[in-house]
Amino acid sequence: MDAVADRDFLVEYHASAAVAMMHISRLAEEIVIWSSREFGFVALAEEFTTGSSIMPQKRNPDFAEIARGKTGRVYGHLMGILTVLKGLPLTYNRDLQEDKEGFFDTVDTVLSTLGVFADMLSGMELDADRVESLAGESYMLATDMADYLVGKGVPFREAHGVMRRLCRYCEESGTALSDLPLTEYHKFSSDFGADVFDITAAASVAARDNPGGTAPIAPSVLAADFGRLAQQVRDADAAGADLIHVDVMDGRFVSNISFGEVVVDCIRSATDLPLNLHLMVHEPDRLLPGLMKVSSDQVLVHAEACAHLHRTIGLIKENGNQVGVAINPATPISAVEEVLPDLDIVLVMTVNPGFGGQSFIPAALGKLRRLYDVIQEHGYPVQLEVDGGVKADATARDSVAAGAEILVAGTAIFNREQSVAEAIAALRDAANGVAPGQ
Ligand SMILES: O=C(CO)[C@H](O)[C@H](O)COP(=O)(O)O
Repeated sequence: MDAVADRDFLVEYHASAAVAMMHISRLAEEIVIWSSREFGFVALAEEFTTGSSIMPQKRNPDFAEIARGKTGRVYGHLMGILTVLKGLPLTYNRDLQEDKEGFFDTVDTVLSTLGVFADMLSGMELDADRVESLAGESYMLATDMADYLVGKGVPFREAHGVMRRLCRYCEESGTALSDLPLTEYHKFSSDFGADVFDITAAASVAARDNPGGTAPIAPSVLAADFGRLAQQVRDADAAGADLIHVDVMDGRFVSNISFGEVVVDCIRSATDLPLNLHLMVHEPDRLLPGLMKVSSDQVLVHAEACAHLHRTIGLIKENGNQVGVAINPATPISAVEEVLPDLDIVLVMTVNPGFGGQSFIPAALGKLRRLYDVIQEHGYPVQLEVDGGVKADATARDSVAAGAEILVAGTAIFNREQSVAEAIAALRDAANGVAPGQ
């Protein structure tokens, strides 16, 4: 008796539909604001706007407004079914005929709204220049500047106070934070350095890299301007890089010679970020003592370059460093399987090592995926890294989808077309929302 009178499934459907419409309505509200003349952040395709009956110049975001309005109707049906049920005895009564109309209307409303919304969003154009120009204005970057001071050892409470006084000073003198010279910053804290001007809207976005967000980005200095190496490393650090990838090449394991211990020391002193030291050298054991100066650095050797891989891994671990093994595109995953329990990282080369600026080898993705499955199956705490030809496009997305957790990129980050901060932000954006192993 109770079973035929139960309508919990309908209440749950109505509740889920109401939650979905609540989110649609909030997004609709943003679109109404963003598309207004005053904001001008987005432009809707003509077929999703209508003219005003009295003001010919106006394009109203009617579809967004109607979607917002239809939310009330879906909420109404949820209240309707709850009210029909509330006084009923524990068996079927004729009142339950009233369960249909609201349900069918909710299904039609939600499905049609979602369909229209999807089309409207795909045709919506973002005015990136306007959004970017406004993003750096006002005091948007004050919190980033407080975080910057924290990075220099200032307690947050104090950093917050410094920024509050600085912003008030700017307000009273009618100056933007970005227009203040360093001497003015020093009046508020001697911890400000010239690198405070590296704090930009793009760097702020790139710095918000949370667990569950995009994969760690490791800019490869192989593509940096070596004449300004330390500055380029600092740029990458300020732009929110997670690691600095350093390719040491010996002219033997690979035909190219990049740099050795002296240059690694210079990179080391330009940043506090961990170095992701990729040793493309034959029998690396002899070089390890000179390179492993800081135990927070990660040291990666090539499986193909070590006669006694297990021993080399042991040497790195003894020093307290995280250890990784790299494999070339033609090397099978069996080359690392026996040592997986000892590793922190496996680097899957997506180009043949030796030179930057080569094209990504798509076939490496299958190997990446197989390694990911083995690692998951055994529950090893090993991170997968990809290196070579990774760009802010399908190469980054597909790598993350196949299981990569660290993205190395050289020419995609150090190039003439973009600033380092813009390039890192674009790379994060490309891989955003893709979960490893999807
Ligand atoms: O290690 C490499 C070459 O041996 C990599 O390819 C390099 O670190 C990344 O460069 P790019 O992103 O330009 O391919």
